Amino acid sequence: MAALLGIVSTVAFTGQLPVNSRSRRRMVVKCSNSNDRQILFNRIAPVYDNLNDLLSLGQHRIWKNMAVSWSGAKKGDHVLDLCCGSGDLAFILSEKVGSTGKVMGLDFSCEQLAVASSRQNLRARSCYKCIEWIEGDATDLPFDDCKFDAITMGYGLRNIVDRDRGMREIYRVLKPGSRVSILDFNKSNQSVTAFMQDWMIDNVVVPVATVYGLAKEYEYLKYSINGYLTGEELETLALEAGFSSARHYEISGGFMGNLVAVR
Ligand SMILES: C/C(=C\Cc1cc(O)c2ccccc2c1O)CCC[C@H](C)CCC[C@H](C)CCCC(C)C
Ligand SMILES: C[S@@+](CC[C@H](N)C(=O)[O-])C[C@H]1O[C@@H](n2cnc3c(N)ncnc32)[C@H](O)[C@@H]1O
Repeated sequence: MAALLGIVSTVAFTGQLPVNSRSRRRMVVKCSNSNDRQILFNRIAPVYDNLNDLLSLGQHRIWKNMAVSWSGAKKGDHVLDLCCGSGDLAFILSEKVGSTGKVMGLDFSCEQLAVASSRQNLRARSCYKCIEWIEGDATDLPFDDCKFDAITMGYGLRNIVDRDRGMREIYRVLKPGSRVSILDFNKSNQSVTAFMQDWMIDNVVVPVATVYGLAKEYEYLKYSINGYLTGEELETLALEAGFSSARHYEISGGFMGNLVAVR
């Protein structure tokens, strides 16, 4: 269905059938440093939410709700959404903790935070007022030790250059016994799943992004997934950062995965 959608939308927009992006000579944006990634996420901020809805057929909202549930966030908690982007998980967290709780959304993309703040202003429920947006770096958090009752990170860890440091910062600011829930693409050990994920990105995601002039930004997606950690490696990363337990759950047929670690 997603592939058909991409083909139809590509033909509709470009008049051409999608081709494997490997067949066209194109410089792949590797975004090897944080500044490149800041620029990338600032650039895609205006269309990020709409493309996520279109390209995942709205499924990403289900995955994000699962990630927040796995965090254990509850009424009255003080929680953090790291790499919050346009705020999807922060809004879900605020519904969990309610107006007596507190949500902080941190990101280093000012454009993503601007979208998050605009979305917050359009929402009337009192729980959304408890969200504070902070421009900062996930590898150098401006928070005291043992501050948060739960932390979420949706599609962020894969984009952090120094992941070890990022995981250690999460450990530092979490209260003992509390959880972090980290949602991202799954770097599958199953060759069929990995092939299908690559195929979808090459033949649906990038062609649709091309319509918006963002081909290189979305080609980075495939590069970043290929350079990500497997579920087992993510569990090891968490344990080496000091977490007492860590489990990685594959979801959506192995396309996505969620790491849950307890301090
Ligand atoms: C919410 C999602 C991705 C967020 C995201 C993360 C990144 O690191 C990016 C980097 C560069 C550009 C964009 C992003 C980005 O949007 C996941 C859903 C949106 C995806 C773009 C769609 C991926 C499609 C899957 C490969 C197949 C989905 C199958 C589904 C069962 C329909
Ligand atoms: C794919 S978006 C995810 C946004 C949101 N969590 C979601 O699930 O839709 C990744 C976000 O991570 C942010 N990011 C990447 N590296 C970061 C870092 N070192 N510190 C803070 N934010 C970072 C980017 O600016 C971007 O907004």
